Amino acid sequence: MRKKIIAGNWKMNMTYEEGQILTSEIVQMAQDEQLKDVSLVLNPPFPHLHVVKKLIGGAPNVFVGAQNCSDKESGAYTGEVSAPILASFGVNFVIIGHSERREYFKENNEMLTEKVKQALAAGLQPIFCCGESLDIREAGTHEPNVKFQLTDSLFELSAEEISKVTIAYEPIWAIGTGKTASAEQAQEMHAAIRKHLASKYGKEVADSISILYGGSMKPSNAAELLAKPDVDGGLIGGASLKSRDFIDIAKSY
Ligand SMILES: O=C[C@H](O)COP(=O)(O)O
Repeated sequence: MRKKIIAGNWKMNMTYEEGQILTSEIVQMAQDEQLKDVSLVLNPPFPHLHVVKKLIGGAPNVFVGAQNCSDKESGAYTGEVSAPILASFGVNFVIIGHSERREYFKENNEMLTEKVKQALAAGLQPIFCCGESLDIREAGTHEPNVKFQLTDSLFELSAEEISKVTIAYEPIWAIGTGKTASAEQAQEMHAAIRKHLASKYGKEVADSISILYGGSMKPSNAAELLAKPDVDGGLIGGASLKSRDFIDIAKSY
């Protein structure tokens, strides 16, 4: 049975107060019996991590994640935050390789391998993002493109290491655009990703890895996407900033 994960990526949003209100509301609503088997992961900007962790307290199904970590372990890297620092604050997850990091901060596959290794060594669970741009989708080369991202960044990990990674498939053309991949498009790519993982690590390992969908997921389309056999959860941007929407998505399983 794969883990069901609904992760909220707050991106560069939320003041201190807003973050506390959002977290408290989610922690409260997460007590619903219907959500006991769903892991809710809140990924706020770095300064929020400590207080979000505290507000989560002992909630068994709510976790805290960062949106990025350094590819270095420690040292003179002004402005960076390492995986061991995050782990020392009780952070559980870290998003790695989001398309916005790849595009605006020029993160490449090689650097992402190092980030994943740093995260795993520190005991964090990486949420590794992949996904194609609109021109690649229109050219029909989206599958090989996504497979290459996985091969190039992750395939030097051992089977034990990759088992601790969650994959997030996020078609760039669907992020923040209101344009969602259809449930069929998502399933097709998720199945291709799982098959690709199986080709390297075997079916048992591939079947154990959760693959999340990200890109304009909201309460109105979540049920259809999450009903697909290879869609194990969501990485939610805009809709994760409203507690009701975030929880309604998680209740769509
Ligand atoms: O990390 C989240 C994704 O970029 C999706 O963002 P969105 O739900 O605002 O489209």
